[in-house]
Amino acid sequence: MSRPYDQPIVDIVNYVYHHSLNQDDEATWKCARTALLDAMGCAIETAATSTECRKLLGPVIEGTVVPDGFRVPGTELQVDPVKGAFDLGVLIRYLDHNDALGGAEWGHPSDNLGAILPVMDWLSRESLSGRRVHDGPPLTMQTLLIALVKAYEIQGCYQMRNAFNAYGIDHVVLVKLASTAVVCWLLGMTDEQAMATISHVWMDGHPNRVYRSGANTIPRKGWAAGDAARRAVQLALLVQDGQPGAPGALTAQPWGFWERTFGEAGFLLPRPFGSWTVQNVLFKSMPVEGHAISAVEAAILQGRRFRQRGLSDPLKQIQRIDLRTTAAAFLIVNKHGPLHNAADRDHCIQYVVALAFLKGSPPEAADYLDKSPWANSEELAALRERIVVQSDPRLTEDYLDLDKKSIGAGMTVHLADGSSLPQILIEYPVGHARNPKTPAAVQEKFFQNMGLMFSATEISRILGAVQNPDTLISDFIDLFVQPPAKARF
Ligand SMILES: C[C@H](C(=O)O)[C@@](O)(CC(=O)O)C(=O)O
Repeated sequence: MSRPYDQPIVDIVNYVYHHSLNQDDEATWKCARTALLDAMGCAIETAATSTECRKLLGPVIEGTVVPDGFRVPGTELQVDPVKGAFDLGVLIRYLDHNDALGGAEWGHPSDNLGAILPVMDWLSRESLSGRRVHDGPPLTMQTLLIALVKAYEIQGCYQMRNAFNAYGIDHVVLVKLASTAVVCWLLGMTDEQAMATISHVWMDGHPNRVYRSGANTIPRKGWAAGDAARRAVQLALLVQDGQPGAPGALTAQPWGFWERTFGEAGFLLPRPFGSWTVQNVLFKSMPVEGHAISAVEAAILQGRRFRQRGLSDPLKQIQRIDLRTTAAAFLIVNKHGPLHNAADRDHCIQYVVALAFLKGSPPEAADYLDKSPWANSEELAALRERIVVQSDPRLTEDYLDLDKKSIGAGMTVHLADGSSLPQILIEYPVGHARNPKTPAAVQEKFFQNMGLMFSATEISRILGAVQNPDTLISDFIDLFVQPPAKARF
């Protein structure tokens, strides 16, 4: 190596290439298998229910045949690994139902599977057909779980203290970073090549998060992670084919990434890379923006209390709803004015709270669609206007505290007769690692999602494959292949 790469680049490569995860740490592997199954369930849910998303899938030129290509779960499609990363990333992420993690930055660690699985599946098929001699790690379930834990960890550690959003950069930059690192390893690239590829990540243009916020929230927020996964695979393949990297991509003056963003101090990491993130993700029990889930739980409970009091007309009987929440929720999903599309609705805390209060149960993906009765309900629109959202310093502190990592919201309903339904505070919603109801809820979600396309026997085959460390990834992916499903909506 002629010039040394910037230290954060070296650290990531050392972790991915030379840090051994403890094979006996069953807690980590159990979480990794759960995360994998949850993400695959989300992909199947999207494939089975979202006609809007299915339009984004498949080869650029219809009918293209890719020998040994990645077989896109929940479909009959077979595509190259770059488009495959986009397609799987989109399927996992589109309905905002996949796992999430908050910090100074936030995001969805399972987005990385969008890159990991297509690359492993394609490599596995190419090796089997003899088209390629693979000299990376074995293309098995065990390797997949290692790649998953490491990608989660890179993304998670970076998220904790580095607010990319403060520079307008979308959090999928971390999907690009983490996916790139593990994909290089999976491809059997050298350390030096992996560093070169990561330097390309920092030199890359990064999407501006405007598509997730305010009146500009559009479906791109559902494909941005797929785009990042795609780019990770593409950059790795470019470097594998001989492209060099730029060792000072972060620190160079005046054009390095830090000079334009975080400054000389660079990135802050809360702890050395290990296997913390995979054990601390928030599994989404409902397709709701992560920071709004506690508020939805509180709304369901308050709605129940409201009805138990014999009240039935929210517009006549509710004067105001006060909602305290984290600064992140306030920044991301506090929204007034017209809502233009499904993405816009699932990123509006007032919409999901009013919906849950009126409906008495959690939002479902169909409740966000333009044609949903809720999207057109005057009652919901009027109740939404009565919800006053405030950023709460203590909830924000606890959200950023790595020993607490709560994701809280408190809701008080002020009634027209001057009385109130006292605050309900939810700090650890179902899906949070600390909530005892989480394992059962994640399991139920998986069976529900998979049941949209697969029989009980097929589902138990998938569960068996995940338990076996030697399962070949192409055999695993074959278990998810389906002809086009009849779209539900
Ligand atoms: C991480 C978030 C989520 O839980 O859904 C987020 O809403 C964050 C954001 O918009 O920045 C997301 O859509 O990725």
